[in-house]
Amino acid sequence: MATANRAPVTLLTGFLGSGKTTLLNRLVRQPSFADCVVIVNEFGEIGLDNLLIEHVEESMRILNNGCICCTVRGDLVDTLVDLAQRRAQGMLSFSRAVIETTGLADPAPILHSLTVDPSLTPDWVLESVVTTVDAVNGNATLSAHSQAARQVGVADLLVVTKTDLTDGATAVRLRTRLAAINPQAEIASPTDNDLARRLSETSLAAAWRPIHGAHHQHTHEHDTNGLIAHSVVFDEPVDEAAFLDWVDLLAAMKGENLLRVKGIVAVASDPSRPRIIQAVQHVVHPVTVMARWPSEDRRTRIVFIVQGIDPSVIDRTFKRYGVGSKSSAATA
Ligand SMILES: Nc1nc2c(ncn2[C@@H]2O[C@H](COP(=O)(O)OP(=O)(O)OP(=O)(O)O)[C@@H](O)[C@H]2O)c(=O)[nH]1
Repeated sequence: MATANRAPVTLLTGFLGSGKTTLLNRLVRQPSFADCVVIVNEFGEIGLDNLLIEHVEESMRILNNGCICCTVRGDLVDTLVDLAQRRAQGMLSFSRAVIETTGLADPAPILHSLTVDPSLTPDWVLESVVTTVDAVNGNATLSAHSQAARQVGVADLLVVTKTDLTDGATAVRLRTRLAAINPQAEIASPTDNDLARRLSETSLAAAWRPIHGAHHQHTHEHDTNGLIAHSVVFDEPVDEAAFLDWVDLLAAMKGENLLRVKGIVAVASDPSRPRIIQAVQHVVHPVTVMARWPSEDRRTRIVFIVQGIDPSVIDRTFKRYGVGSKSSAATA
């Protein structure tokens, strides 16, 4: 088996909205990750992450046909095989890969494929597993979602995000909990200057080995218990103020049920510059304005990942709050 030219793979995981894409955008700006290929998996009918990752399109692969650890695992293997072939034929040049999982993925089966699948091991080598943990929601999320704890458990590096939005004591409590779940992992901050270097030097796969065996009987026991991805499209631009009031209200009233909201929004007052809206449980993050639409599709597209509520409840509120009329909705 030729090992010299194997491309290192970083697996980037972390619960819904914990800051994976933000960290990825930071990483790909670092010299050691500049020529990486990025593979993104999303949960929901509408893929938005590819629009939010600042990376050259030809070095990006999107898997949005389900969750990477279950239905998409074959697609992931096929994608990696295809990338390796293109690289060998000189059609594509990259020195490493980053795989961003969905916030709900169990990373263990992906790690299993990466380390034992004979169609991958000649060309790829697992380098590190990085898990983002949101300092605001992390403690509650770890208690409520077993998947979040598994993501922490397999990490080589834990990156605690959003410490700027919480008090020091909460962050310290979270770090103590993380160290108890996974004492081998390093704990870092997304703003650490040497993060990219540490990532490419972190020693690998040691942390996840203990659960590797257990994972042969991957049961697909996803946290999909009542967890629904609901995607909504509006053809017409919306009123920005009404829209933002509505997101605030929804997060305030239904934050516990609203695990994630992510959307690209056309606003009537400035239709050529889409807004990116993001909410994670009760936290509504500041809106960002994109300089232009990232593709031909200029419709508002929003993905809600909810638990414990009927997504039609959300649909009913659009009209009531004067946001506009949706043109379609799909639930997965
Ligand atoms: N204040 C603050 N906001 C952050 C930080 N990291 C991420 N965010 C914000 O949190 C929101 C979600 O971040 P993403 O990077 O999209 O999270 P994600 O894990 O990729 O989300 P999913 O792919 O939907 O699971 C965005 O609005 C980010 O700008 C941080 O360290 N501080």
